[in-house]
Amino acid sequence: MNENLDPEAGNLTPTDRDIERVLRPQAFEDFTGQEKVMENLKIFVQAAKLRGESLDHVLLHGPPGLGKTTLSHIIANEMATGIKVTSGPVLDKPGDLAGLLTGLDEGDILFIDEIHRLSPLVEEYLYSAMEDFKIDIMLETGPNARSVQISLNPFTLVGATTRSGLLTAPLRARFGINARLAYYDAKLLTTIVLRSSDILKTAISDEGAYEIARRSRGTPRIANALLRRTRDFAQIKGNGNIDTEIARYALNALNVDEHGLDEMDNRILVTIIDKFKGGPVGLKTIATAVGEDEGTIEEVYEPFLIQEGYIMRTSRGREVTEAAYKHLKKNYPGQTGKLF
Ligand SMILES: Nc1ncnc2c1ncn2[C@@H]1O[C@H](COP(=O)(O)OP(=O)(O)OP(=O)(O)O)[C@@H](O)[C@H]1O
Ligand SMILES: [Mg+2]
Repeated sequence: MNENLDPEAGNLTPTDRDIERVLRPQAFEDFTGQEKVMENLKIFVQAAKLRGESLDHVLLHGPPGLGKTTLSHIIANEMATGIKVTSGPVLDKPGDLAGLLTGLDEGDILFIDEIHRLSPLVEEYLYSAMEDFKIDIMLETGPNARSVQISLNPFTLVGATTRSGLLTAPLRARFGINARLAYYDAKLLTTIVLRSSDILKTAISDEGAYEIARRSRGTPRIANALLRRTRDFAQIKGNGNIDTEIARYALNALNVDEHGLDEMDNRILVTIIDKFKGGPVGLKTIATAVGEDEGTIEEVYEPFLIQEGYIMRTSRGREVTEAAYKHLKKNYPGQTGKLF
C-alpha cells in the first residue's frame, strides 16, 4: 500500500498507528459483525474469483470507526490482489488519478477514502475508468493538444464515505455493490474487545470486556481505544488484569458515562435542553453553541444520538427526546406538574 497517500497516516501517533494495525482484522473470518453485509460480500468475492474477474466496485458507507478501511484491506486480501490507498481531498488533479489508475495491476483494488470529497473534475474523470476501464489523457498543450484514450487493467474501486448523502447520483450509480455499515451491539463489541485483548496479551474477564463494549458508542475503534486506556489503568492502579471494577474505574476517569455517551454527546444534549428549550434547533446553531464543527456533529455525534433515541431529526431542526431528559436527570417539560 502506498503509505504516502494513506489518509489515516497523519492522524495517529506512531504507537497508536502500530496498535491499530495489529488489531485490524485481515480476513473475513476475523471481522466480527455486519452479518448481512458480510454474507453478501463473501458471495460476490467468491463469485468474482471463480470467474477470474475483478470484483464489482464497492461503496462502503457509515459512521467513523466501524470498519470501512479495514474491510477494504480485507477485500484485497481475500481477492489476493494489491491495493492502492488514497482519499478524495488528496486527489485534487485528474493527472494524479490517471497516475494511480495506470499503475494498477489486473484485479487490484483502488481504495478512495472520503470519496464524497472528490473534486467534480476528478470525479467525472473516474466515471469512464469505472465503467469501461478507459481514460482519456491530454497530450501536450496549446494548438498541439490532443487526447488519447488509454485502456486500464480491470480494477475494483472501493470507495468509503461517512457522508453518503453527499455523493452525486452518477457516482453512486457506478458502484455495483453498496454496503452500509451499522453500529455494533454490545455483544459483538465484547467479542472484538476479547479478540483485541488476546492480541495485546492483556488478561480480561468477560464482564470487564462487556463493560468496555457497552460503553463504546457501538464503535470498534472506540472499543479498542478504551481497552488500551483501561489496560493502562489496570497496570498502574491494579494488578494488570481487567475486570468490571477496573473497567468502571477507567471509564469514569475517561468521562465515558453509564450509557457510553462521551463529553461532547452530553454537551450537545444539555445545550439543546438548556439553551434551546429542547429544540427544534438547527444543526448550525447547535454546532456554534457547543464549539464543534457542524460536519463532525452530523457525521460523528448525531447518528449515534439518534440511534440511541436521544435526538430526533425533524423538518424544523433537531429535538431532544424524553430519554435525553431522563438520561441527564432533568424534568421533561412534556409532563408538567408530574414530577418524578
Ligand atoms: N468488524 C470488526 N471487527 C474487529 N475489529 C474491527 C471491526 N471493525 C473495525 N475494527 C477495528 O476498528 C478500527 C477502526 O476501523 P476502520 O479504520 O476500518 O474504520 P473506518 O470505518 O475506516 O473509520 P473512518 O470513517 O474514521 O475512516 C480498526 O483498526 C479495527 O481494529
Ligand atoms: Mg477509514
